[in-house]
Amino acid sequence: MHVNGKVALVTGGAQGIGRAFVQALLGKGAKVALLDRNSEAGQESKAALDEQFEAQRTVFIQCDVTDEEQLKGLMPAAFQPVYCATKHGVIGFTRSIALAANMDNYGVRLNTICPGFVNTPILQSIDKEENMGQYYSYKDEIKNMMQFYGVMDPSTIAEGLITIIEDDTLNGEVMKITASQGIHFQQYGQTPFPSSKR
Ligand SMILES: NC(=O)C1=CN([C@@H]2O[C@H](COP(=O)(O)OP(=O)(O)OC[C@H]3O[C@@H](n4cnc5c(N)ncnc54)[C@H](O)[C@@H]3O)[C@@H](O)[C@H]2O)C=CC1
Ligand SMILES: CCCCCC(=O)/C=C/C=C\C/C=C\C/C=C\CCCC(=O)O
Repeated sequence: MHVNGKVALVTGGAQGIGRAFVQALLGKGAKVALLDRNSEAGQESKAALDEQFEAQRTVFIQCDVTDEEQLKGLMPAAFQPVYCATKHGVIGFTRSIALAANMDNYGVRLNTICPGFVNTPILQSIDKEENMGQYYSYKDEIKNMMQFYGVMDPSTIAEGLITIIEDDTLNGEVMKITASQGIHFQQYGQTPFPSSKR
């Protein structure tokens, strides 16, 4: 399905990978609603995007997407989304993939993207104990891994997202994106539903 003229909703769209998704979707002609709890980053992103794309093609909505109450009635009618680019954390990986089989009957596809390290603001959190918690002691190992495996540009992950959106046959897929192998699909032998494409 082509993105041009459609409306997409991107959670965590103010910065990092989400921000790259927004940029790619706008580049393909979509309108985009950015949802993010960080008001300052969201407003900055919207302002920067408005210099590149028509201002009416984006809307920034400040909210915590894990809070159902905050989501109710948020979306202006002109921005009821067709695509939703998000992370699977809220409902969980296994359930997300299992749900894809059922949702296909309603014209909804559900795929997941698993990237290696990506150059976004989150990487700055490695040096902050308050962000890393129990994993703080592994910070040097994580840095070594980043050096070993490489760190990708967010636009590479956005390319994967566009592939998933534009190829209607992809459903229930696990797209891995690594610096060494680029965009590729993880094969699982025992998924409980038939995959339409590998
Ligand atoms: N950067 C990396 O190397 C990788 C990141 N990931 C995952 O991808 C996702 C995005 O990562 P990055 O762009 O790097 O992170 P980031 O921290 O740079 O950006 C995340 C954005 O999501 C927003 N956000 C977080 N929780 C929210 C909530 N409950 N409601 C609304 N907005 C919320 C933040 O305000 C921020 O603008 C994260 O789940 C991360 O764990 C996965 C693989 C690698
Ligand atoms: C802990 C700070 C970094 C936080 C990044 C994040 O939020 C989530 C990252 C999740 C996955 C990336 C981590 C590890 C990737 C490890 C290896 C990639 C393998 C690449 C390859 O070429 O095989």
